[in-house]
Amino acid sequence: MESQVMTNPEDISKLYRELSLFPSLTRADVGPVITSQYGGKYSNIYTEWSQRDLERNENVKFCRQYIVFHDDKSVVYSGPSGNCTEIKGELLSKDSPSGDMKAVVRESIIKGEDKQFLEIWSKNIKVKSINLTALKKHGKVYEDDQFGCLVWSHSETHLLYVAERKRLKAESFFQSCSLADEEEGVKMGKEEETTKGEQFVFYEDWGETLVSKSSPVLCVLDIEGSNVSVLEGVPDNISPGQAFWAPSDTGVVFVGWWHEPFRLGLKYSPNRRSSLFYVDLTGGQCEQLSSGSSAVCSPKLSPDQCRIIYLECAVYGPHQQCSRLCMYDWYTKRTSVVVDVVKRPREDGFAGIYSSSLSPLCWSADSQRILVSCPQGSRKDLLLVETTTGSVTSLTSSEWGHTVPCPLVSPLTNTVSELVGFLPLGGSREEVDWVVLEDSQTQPDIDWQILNFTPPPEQDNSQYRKNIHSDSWTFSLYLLCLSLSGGPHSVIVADWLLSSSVLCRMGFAILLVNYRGSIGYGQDSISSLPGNVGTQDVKDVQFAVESVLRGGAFDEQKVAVAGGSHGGFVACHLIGQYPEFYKACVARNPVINLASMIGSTDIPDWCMVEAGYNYSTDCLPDPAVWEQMLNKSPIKHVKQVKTPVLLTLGEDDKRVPPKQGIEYYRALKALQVPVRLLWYPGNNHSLSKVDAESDGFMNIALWMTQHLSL
Ligand SMILES: CC(=O)N[C@@H](C)C(=O)N[C@@H](C)C(=O)O
Repeated sequence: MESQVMTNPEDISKLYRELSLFPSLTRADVGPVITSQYGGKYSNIYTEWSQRDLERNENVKFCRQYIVFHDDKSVVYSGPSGNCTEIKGELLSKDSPSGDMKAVVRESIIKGEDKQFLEIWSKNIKVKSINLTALKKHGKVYEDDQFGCLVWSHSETHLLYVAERKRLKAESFFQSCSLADEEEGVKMGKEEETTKGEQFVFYEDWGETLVSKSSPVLCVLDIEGSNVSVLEGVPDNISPGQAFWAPSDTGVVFVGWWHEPFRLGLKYSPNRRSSLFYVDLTGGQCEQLSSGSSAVCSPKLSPDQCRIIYLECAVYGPHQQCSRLCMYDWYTKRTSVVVDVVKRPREDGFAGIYSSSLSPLCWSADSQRILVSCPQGSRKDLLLVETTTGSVTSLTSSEWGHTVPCPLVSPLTNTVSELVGFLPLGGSREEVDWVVLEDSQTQPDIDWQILNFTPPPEQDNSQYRKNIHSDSWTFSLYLLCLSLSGGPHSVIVADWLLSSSVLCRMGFAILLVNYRGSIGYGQDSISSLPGNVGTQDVKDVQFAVESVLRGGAFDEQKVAVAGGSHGGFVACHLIGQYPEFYKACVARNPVINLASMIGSTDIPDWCMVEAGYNYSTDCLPDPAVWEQMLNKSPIKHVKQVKTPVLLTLGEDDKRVPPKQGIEYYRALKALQVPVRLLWYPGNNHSLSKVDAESDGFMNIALWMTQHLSL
């Protein structure tokens, strides 16, 4: 078979540059309905996007707005209002419910120092700019998705946000401060409370991507008086986040994560013990609103302010699981399960809810239905849930029925195009009439399909027997490159993926495999993997690859494998367990040895659970458990490896510390297997900084062309 793959680095980088121009949507807000002076009704849609800027070596953020005229049933006219504008320095921003004002948390470097400001904009004027850093009421404002929020009170007089608890300035016992300095401080009114002997105290953090976040506090700005206060009443053993104003602004509702006896990583880990809480603003009393024996997230108040919808799953166990959609009634104080865990996909195709974040716009305007965006198998879906009956319908799949009431504009995007549609009125069986806001740009020469495989009987998992399939999708061209999902409880959905697209345009065919254990296929599929990692996942992938190769479209001598994290774990297993099969391997921050990882990762529970054990915070090292962990790890098979390996490691990875990759590197070096290690300072687990990502891609592409002898 003659190779038609692009091999020239100049051509490859040109292609990468071209495709990296596609932005991805990061936020979409729908403003209130406005009636124009001519009686027409319209809403503004605000969107934020992120785009790689290779010249500036950063991801740039920009916004684009649209205007949508409607008649309460359908879109009459829609179009962009103005051009894109780059957003700089904004950490958080939020329009007030009436749309009259906007709040912005901004970071600015002044005389070399980072300062944070809270700004209030009204019409065309910045009416307030409060220097939060100078106020010294708290540390840095949280801008992350885990804890962070910026919420207007219903009255539009107060703002709620989360920040790091204020720490006293730590000094050495031997600090000498000159009298002149002290006098100067007093004169300037700048004396700062200090504490001695605390300079080197260790502060736990919440792990990967949340490294400087330790003790969050809830903060309230009284806009009129420009006064910031830190809310009291939150229990000391709880870290609060995802907060919002309770009905009538009487207090604040938030998610509280227990941080005793110690904090564990939260990223990709919605399985941490947590509860809904309410703290009363007048008395400072704190009430627990959910059981406290589960993990909850993403509470959202209904527009009629009567109910709170949120997601719930079990504590520990697989990190991502099928969620329960729960509802708390503010007035009866009763909680109900609206959608329960789904063990196997239902006859109509519904496979359960897999999400750790509900959209801020998830409620329909009639406070009866919830929109949930989540994978169903290897497709992204938008589900509509009837809260009174728990019925679920897909808004994107034509096979499902549609029952949805009430006008609500809800943006749905597929990265390079945006859609807007109205939910039909109550009881109607009409379908949503989607209107394209911005034309999508299709990729030439890329073709894809979803393939389903049923594992052969000998690879069946007796406990979770039938109906477990591994789906995959492939771009069908000339040579086969295998790319694996991580987690292991995550999923690759049919979506825009930069690196896969460039590889396809270079001439590779990519097979992206969702092995059993991936989310989106029912809880049974997830539960089938813990205890079987290194065998079930590995065999599933090998089965999928061999099935595709049997079709005869690809050269069996030119198959490469790539994966990150647990995907890297599977990739390194494959080259150890099938030594002649793969001609090149690439692993991003791979898990190499569960036994050595448990002592250094931010998620030690993950190592235990995936090796097949229950986790508790007081479990002590046990030689039998360590032996099992080692037996299930890729390092166990390293002596068989012949495939050249490219390792890409992030120096600041807290999830799978780079020492894991180094352990493999040393073993391969000792065995004289070709290995190349790329070390990215300032990068964490995702290696997603623009220079790391682009350099990583070029090296991966060239590693493959070199070792597949193209
Ligand atoms: C829960 C978790 O983070 N597991 C890691 C070992 C992992 O595989 N992460 C995936 C999601 C990744 O691609 O980084």
